[in-house]
Amino acid sequence: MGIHIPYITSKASPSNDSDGDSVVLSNDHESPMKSVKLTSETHEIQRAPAGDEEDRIQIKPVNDEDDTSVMITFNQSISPFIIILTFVASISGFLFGYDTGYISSALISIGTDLDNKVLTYGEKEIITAATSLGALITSIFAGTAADIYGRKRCLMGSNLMFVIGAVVQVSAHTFWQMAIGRLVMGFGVGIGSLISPLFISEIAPKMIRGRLTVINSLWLTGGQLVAYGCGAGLNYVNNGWRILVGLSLVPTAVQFTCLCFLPDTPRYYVMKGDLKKASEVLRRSYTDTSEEIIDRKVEELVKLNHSIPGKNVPERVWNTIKELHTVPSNLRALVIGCGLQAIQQFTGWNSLMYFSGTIFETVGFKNSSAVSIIVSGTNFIFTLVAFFCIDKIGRRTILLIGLPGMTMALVVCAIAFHYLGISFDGTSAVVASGFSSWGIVIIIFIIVFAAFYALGIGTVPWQQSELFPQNVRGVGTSYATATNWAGSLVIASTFLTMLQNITPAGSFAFFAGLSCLSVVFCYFCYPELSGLELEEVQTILKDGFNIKASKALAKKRKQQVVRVQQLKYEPTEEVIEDI
Ligand SMILES: O[C@H]1[C@H](O)[C@@H](O)[C@H](O)[C@@H](O)[C@H]1O
Repeated sequence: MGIHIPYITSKASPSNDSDGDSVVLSNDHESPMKSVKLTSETHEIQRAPAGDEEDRIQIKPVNDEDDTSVMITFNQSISPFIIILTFVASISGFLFGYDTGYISSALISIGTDLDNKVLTYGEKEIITAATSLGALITSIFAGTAADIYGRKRCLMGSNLMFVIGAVVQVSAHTFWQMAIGRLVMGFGVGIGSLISPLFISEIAPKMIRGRLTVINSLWLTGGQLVAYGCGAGLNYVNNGWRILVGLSLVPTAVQFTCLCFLPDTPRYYVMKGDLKKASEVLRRSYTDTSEEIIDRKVEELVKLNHSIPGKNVPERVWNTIKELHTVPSNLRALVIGCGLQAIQQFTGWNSLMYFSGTIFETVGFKNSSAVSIIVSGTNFIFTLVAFFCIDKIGRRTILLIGLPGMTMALVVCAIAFHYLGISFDGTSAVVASGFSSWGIVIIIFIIVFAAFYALGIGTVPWQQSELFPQNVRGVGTSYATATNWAGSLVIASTFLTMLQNITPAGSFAFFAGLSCLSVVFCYFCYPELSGLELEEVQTILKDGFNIKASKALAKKRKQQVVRVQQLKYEPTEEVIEDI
């Protein structure tokens, strides 16, 4: 059985030229282990010898953490153990979706159950926003906590928050108790939203890491769909919203129980110096792999662990923050990571997630929760489409299809709301013309909006970890996740007020404007990263956003993957390609 590791060289500055890149693929046909030795000798980008190749950077066939994982995964399918770990970690994605999703119908069915009066728009906003606020707070610290206490323990801690939050809400008879319960639940959501993709990315074989991360998004949007479905079913049940909240305890309990029997990630064990445990997890994950390769992987993780400077945790965190802001490629990664998360929130999707029940009621639909199911169902289905497209078509392309589509749908909604004519009297909305065909136009284009959203900006920002090199990944993704929750908080706490003050037409026009600006941001700042090694991402971001070069490189990498697959079982001397 031959395992072939391609040695790839490419231009130092990808912006220099997009067609002249020469790429060298060589397959070691004597011994796969020889390849391992060669790759592990250096982890860094190296200058090639002077002369013709002066301006080349040798990019190792692997990224900063995975040279052996290329070996390990090359000829191997995903193991059941990795599937179980991914499944259990993504329950956090489900809880994220369920807990942010049920509030839309709960707000309708809560009626006068809290303080014996109908909730005002302001109170509805506080109840909704409390979860985003809680999530914002914990997402800031979750990256660091995961390094100190472990990913698994953080996830278990989030389970505890989910339980406390749910119990406080289920027993709530006052507005404030409900808001506090939502806040505590938010603590759990914030931790889970960061740790789950991080956990998956650390245990996933490199070759399918992107897709496994989208699985978390699938669970997330699936969780929202289930919440809407249950919400619709419990709409007319007395205290139905309490059952809706209580149901969230089921997945929490499942995740907690499973985590009791599962290990943490190999990277975490290496950080804690427990190399035996790290090898054990790797061995269970890569069942066909030799002891020697497992040892190399552990060795490599140890090296990476030492690459974070600092004698103690606070010093290491501080140095990481410094490095995140002072290294130009890291700073660009931060701009992209936070920028995409901000766009995801400020283009208004969650105003629909949180308040679609209220919006559809406003335009005259009786069973508004049922309509909301169609919207979140569209979100789920198009996340599935993104799952298949994200590597094939590319992240940048799906973003540049999704965002203009969203802009168009938002403009149509703004026009339709304008002609529908809505006024507000403090706790409810009055439609001037009664239910009309404009109401149908609004529903249709909200569904179109959902489809374009899920295809691109709903999914791509959660690929954030690929933007950052390993030593700043935790803090970088914490910043990006916190941006997500800050945006979610702003939307949740202002949307209904916005509807009242600048009208629904104005609110949708505002989102359309932001969506249009986002197209410009992505067009100029978001390079194509599909199929690129993490080292290459750093190279791309080194002296600019290098869009043109990134597209050329991504295309080339795709062709190489096909080529290497063709060569898999036919050892060759050396393949030199000029694409
Ligand atoms: O990616 C997710 C997804 O798009 C959800 O539908 C949305 O509610 C979240 O805020 C977002 O982060």
